[in-house]
Amino acid sequence: MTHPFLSIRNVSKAFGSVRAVADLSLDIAENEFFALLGASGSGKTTLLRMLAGFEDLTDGDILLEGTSIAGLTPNRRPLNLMFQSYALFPHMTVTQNIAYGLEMDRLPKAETASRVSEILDVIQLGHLAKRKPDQLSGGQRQRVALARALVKRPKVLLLDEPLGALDKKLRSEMQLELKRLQHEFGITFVVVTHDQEEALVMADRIAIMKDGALLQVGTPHEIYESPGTRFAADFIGVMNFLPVSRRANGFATRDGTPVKTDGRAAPTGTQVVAAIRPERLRVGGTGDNSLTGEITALAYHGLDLLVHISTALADAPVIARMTADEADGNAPVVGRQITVSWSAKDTHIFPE
Ligand SMILES: Nc1ncnc2c1ncn2[C@@H]1O[C@H](COP(=O)(O)OP(=O)(O)OP(=O)(O)O)[C@@H](O)[C@H]1O
Repeated sequence: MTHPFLSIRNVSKAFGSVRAVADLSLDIAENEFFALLGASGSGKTTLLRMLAGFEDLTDGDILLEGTSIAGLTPNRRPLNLMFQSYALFPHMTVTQNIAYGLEMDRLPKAETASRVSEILDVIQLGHLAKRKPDQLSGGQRQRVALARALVKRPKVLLLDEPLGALDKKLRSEMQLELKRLQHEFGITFVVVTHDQEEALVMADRIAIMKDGALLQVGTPHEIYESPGTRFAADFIGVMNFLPVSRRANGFATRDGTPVKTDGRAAPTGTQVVAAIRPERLRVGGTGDNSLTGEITALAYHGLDLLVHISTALADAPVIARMTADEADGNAPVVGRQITVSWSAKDTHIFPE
């Protein structure tokens, strides 16, 4: 019988009366880049710490390749946790920092030296091997911390907000770097992040956590294109919500215009919302659904332009995303009227 690689089974964690993780089950495959995504307090770090062995389980079990690891101390687990703060030793050089864990494991000196030099190559920091952490940039320190975790060749690397301390540009570079390293080493990564964009870029699969439970698990594409709940739809990317009411044969906006939807089973209730991504709105009224409103703001993002449209159909502005070409062709101006349309298949219905 084949076992899931890493299996989290009905795991709960209570801190007094707070249920940080509540009866959570999840299987993670070997070599998977898995992201735990959720708002602050949703239980991500607690779950990661239970995987690493820094937190006991109140209930449930964790199995690696079919064997329970729940009773093992952190250093006996073939999982390695990389802390948010990196926790490099300030008085040690890059080489010494990376070698430290192997020396603690009493690996032969020659093996330690060859493993350290190999990993310095991979993270491209060989030229800085003799520097101390305070002589490195934030991104370089981050690489050293990664190297220190990877050099021990854990079966699973657990990363808690690994890029949290980096600025935006470095962050997006390191997202790709992390993916490269994961691929190169063939190690399973479980990454905690509250940054949905980061999870979409890096992960093979994402689990959205809320109140200690899993709301949805899927590939970035599945989660973005087919969010299972209004919360997930709102949490990942930008989403427009139009209040709609149920009619005998479909749905209608506040002004009574019929709304054509993707046809998936709609929630019960007379008042629901239609959700549409900004990039699915096109200028002009030729789609299955359309709306007209006044442009209230333009937010330029380089690659695209977000056009805020005030309409009687929703309390919040509807946001349409234009590519540079569309923006050039349409020259949107604040204060002008605009009509946008979208297709039925891009219209998801959620409970209000
Ligand atoms: N040691 C602790 N004692 C008591 N309550 C705790 C402890 N650790 C976490 N909690 C509580 O458990 C819940 C989940 O916390 P956790 O740190 O796992 O969330 P998180 O999703 O990682 O949040 P963040 O993104 O802010 O780190 C929160 O309500 C938190 O206050």
